[in-house]
Order: sequence, then C-alpha cells, then structure tokens
Amino acid sequence: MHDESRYPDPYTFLPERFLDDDGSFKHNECENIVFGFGRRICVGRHFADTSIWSVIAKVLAAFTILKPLDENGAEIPVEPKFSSGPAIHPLPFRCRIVPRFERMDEKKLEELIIAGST
Ligand code: HEM
Repeated sequence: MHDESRYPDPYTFLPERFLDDDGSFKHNECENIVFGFGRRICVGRHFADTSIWSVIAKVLAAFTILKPLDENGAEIPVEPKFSSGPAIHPLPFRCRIVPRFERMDEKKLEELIIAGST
C-alpha cells in the first residue's frame, strides 16, 4: 500500500485515489485478500463487509469524532501511528466522540440507529 509507484504520495490521506473520474471504485486486486481466495474463500465475506460498512455509517451519522483537548481546552494534534505485520491497524489514540446533533439523548440515539437499520 505504500508503494510510491502505485500510490503516489502514499502517506497522505487521499481516499479519492481509489476512485475513477466518474466516482466509482477502481478495481484493486488486493482489496479482498483478507478474505482468502479460491475454493476456501471466506463464506461470510459479504456479511462481514456489509456489517462493517453499516457500523461505520451509523457511528458517523450519530457522532462527530474530534481531536482531544488539553487542560486549557486547546486541541491536541493526533499523530497517526500504525502497527506493523500482516494485519496493520491504527494504534490506540485519544479523541473526543460527541453527538452530531444538539439535545441528543439515549432515546434519540437509539431511534437514529434503528432508523438506519431499516
Ligand atoms: C472481517 C471479517 C472476516 C474476515 C477478515 C474473514 C477472513 C477469512 C479468511 C482469511 C478465511 C480463510 C480462507 C482460506 O482458507 O483461504 C475465512 C474462512 C471462513 N470464514 Fe471468514 N472472515 C470474516 C468474517 C466471517 C463471517 C462474519 C463469517 C460467518 C458469518 C465467516 C465464515 C467463514 C467460514 C465458514 C470460513 C471457512 C470457509 C471454507 O473453509 O470453506 N467469516 N474467513
């Protein structure tokens, strides 16, 4: 993923690099390697993909994720750090997760999440 010849400026967050000019996803032969391949490919891959998409969409619909604050209320920059190895993931980092809408309470949050599931 950090191959400069395939992904220019590989350390910059540029999600649009994976889109064609018309906005559809570019085919990427590595995209589903996590689910294996051939006869033993994961049978739960569509369920897993859809569930992860749904969880991310619901979290982003309900919450804004912001930088943490110091004791004076100033934002602390987040320096992204990642694990190494075959399954790379972000290392833990501090952040603030706040409701996206004013006057959000548990009941409204539940309604929003259930509405997104139907
Ligand atoms: C992000 C989630 C998941 C990942 C990364 C994943 C990944 C994998 C991988 C790498 C394999 C082995 C493929 C091989 O041997 O070549 C596999 C097999 C399998 N997975 Fe998943 N999986 C996920 C979710 C699920 C879910 C949600 C289910 C069921 C609902 C599931 C059911 C299975 C089954 C039954 C196999 C064995 C298939 C076979 O041997 O014929 N997986 N999975």
